[in-house]
Amino acid sequence: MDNDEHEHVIEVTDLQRVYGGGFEAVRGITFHVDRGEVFALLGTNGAGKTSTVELLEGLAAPTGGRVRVLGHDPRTERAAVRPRTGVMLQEGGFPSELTVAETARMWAGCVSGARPTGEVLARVGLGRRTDVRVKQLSGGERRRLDLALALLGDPEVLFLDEPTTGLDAEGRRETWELVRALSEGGTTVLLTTHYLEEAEGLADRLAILHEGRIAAAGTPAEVTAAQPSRISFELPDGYFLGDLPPLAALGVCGHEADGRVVRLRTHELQRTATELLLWARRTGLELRGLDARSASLEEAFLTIAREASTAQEPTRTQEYAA
Ligand SMILES: Nc1ncnc2c1ncn2[C@@H]1O[C@H](COP(=O)(O)OP(=O)(O)OP(=O)(O)O)[C@@H](O)[C@H]1O
Repeated sequence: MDNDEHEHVIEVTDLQRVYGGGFEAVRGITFHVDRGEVFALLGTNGAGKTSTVELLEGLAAPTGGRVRVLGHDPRTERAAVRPRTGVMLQEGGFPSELTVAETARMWAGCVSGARPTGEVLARVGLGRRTDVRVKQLSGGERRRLDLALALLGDPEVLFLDEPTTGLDAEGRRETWELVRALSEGGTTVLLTTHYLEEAEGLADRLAILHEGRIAAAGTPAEVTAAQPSRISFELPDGYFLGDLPPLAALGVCGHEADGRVVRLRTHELQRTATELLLWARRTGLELRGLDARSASLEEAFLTIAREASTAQEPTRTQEYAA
């Protein structure tokens, strides 16, 4: 679909950020996020995620390039952008003596058209913790409070910087459901995360940053598509790797054996798995521990981070659009 048919709620063009000492944290990145999309910024530590998000939030001026949020410059036209955006920073930094309800009311006082605080606190699972002082909250509950405050103004655009750090598995799942519901309701979400399964399960599109540049971008499926799938199984006693049909004929592009466990890599998962199972049936074998799976975003991420680290020449900045 032509990009011009979408409304680009966030537009980033050749964005650069150089810190005082001359360090280039963001080195010319370009991407856009459409209305109702969940877009994830991934990256190794120090890749430039927070440096980028701060520019999108208008908290700092870019050294070069351009940012538009809802068609405005988030720094110089702050009054037009800020009431329509919700921001969840990595560290909320709220007065720890106030209760959850007092904190929410205080924050609501700064937001025009704020939602009822009780409703928003319930939405993030803090409905029963309203009288607890912030200093008594667990790390995960503080993240939920941060999220509640970001949602108070019923924002059109939500910036979430590592929203589920510190949350247990249940809390993470609940946050994902909430983000999905917001996105289905038309909220545009840009999130940074270290959890690859979070990006895989939540993001419509994502970009992997490495050393201030976009190393890969697209839908999770597009980013993982270049990586081989894996099949592993245990060879029965008395059988060896050489007893399998020629691996190249099975479409295998790489393999390793660890004792009796064999791991195959293939770009043709269905063909390789079918040929392997037909061979097992012909030979009358049961392949114990058989496991066949497509590449995960984690594998793609690790490969990209490794390749980008060893690349001699920086990749050219491009528009990455699904
Ligand atoms: N105020 C600053 N002055 C100088 N360098 C900075 C400053 N803030 C961040 N940096 C550097 O810029 C780079 C990018 O940092 P940033 O926090 O944007 O990365 P990140 O991708 O969010 O990392 P993390 O995943 O660890 O949070 C890092 O090398 C960091 O040390």
